[in-house]
Amino acid sequence: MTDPALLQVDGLSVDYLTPQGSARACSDISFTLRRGEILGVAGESGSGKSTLITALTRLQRPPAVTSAGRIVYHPADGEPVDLVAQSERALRRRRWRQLAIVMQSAMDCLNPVMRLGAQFTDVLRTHDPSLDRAAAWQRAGELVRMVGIAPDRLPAYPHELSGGMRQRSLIALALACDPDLVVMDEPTTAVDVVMQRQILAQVLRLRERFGFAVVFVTHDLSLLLELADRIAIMYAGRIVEIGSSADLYHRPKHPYTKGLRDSFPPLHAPLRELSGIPGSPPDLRDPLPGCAFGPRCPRAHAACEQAVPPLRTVEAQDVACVLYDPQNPEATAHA
Ligand SMILES: Nc1ncnc2c1ncn2[C@@H]1O[C@H](COP(=O)(O)OP(=O)(O)OP(=O)(O)O)[C@@H](O)[C@H]1O
Repeated sequence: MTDPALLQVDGLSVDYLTPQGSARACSDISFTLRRGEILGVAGESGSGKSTLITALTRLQRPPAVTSAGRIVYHPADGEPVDLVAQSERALRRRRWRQLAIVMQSAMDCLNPVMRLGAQFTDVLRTHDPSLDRAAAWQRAGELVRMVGIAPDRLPAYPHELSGGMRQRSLIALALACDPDLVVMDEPTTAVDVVMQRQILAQVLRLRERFGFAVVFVTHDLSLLLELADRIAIMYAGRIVEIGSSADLYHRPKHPYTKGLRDSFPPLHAPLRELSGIPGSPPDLRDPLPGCAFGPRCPRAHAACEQAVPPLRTVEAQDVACVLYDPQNPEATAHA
């Protein structure tokens, strides 16, 4: 049976309004995240991944504005709510408790002048005022132990911990109030590759235990392929393909997904030549009338310049490419 929907994102657009013009960094994004699902978001730098992640938790700040769409959150114990329509006060009550965030740099998120344990007890007691100090400290110990940190490190200040420990503390902090959703923006860029895998393996184990869903951004497609249930590929602010990790790796449909996959070393097969994607992404302030990938696409033809292709379901994934438009004479079933 398919798990129930946790988040339904429908037609979400986010613009950066700057004196130099407006740039649509997320454009008409729609997808459903299921309870307990791990969704990875991949794409080149500037494709809108971080903008999407911050918009999902409604943490974006000016000059970013959500200009269209809905983010319908289905709490386990209540009516669905559209997060876009919620007040900042209502959102604040949901953060940590229902929606938690792990950002790129743990140092930016942890308070440098507060002991680690106090940061946990603060979050725990804000959301459960009945918890006394000793019980909150005890719970903080359990949380850090879950991510492989000895509770006797709780009195330490963030600068007294290693980068990996800080990052793992942040993950434990995100899980402190047993949230439904954890969004992670490059949660492991600050640590080495071995530590990256350890941290993410830990997240997976904790997901098995607590059942939270994860939306997770990284540049590292191979990491996503290993960890995510499904992957959304973004290009110039749009999702161009979304499907299971296995389908995206073995049967990518969009020429951009193929290019991205071939830019990374294979997971388990012998090394092959990496091809990369020639050219660079477009300027989001001046979008093309047709497919944004057209100018770099090896399969581009006249139909690509006419309109932005919508996401269509093709076999097991959704893909936005005219090669899968049955009305297009150039379309091939298996492009
Ligand atoms: N503060 C800002 N002001 C104006 N435009 C911005 C701002 N932040 C981002 N943008 C625009 O939004 C686009 C998407 O940025 P975003 O950071 O979401 O991409 P990303 O895919 O997360 O990139 P990266 O992988 O480099 O973090 C950028 O190309 C840029 O044009």
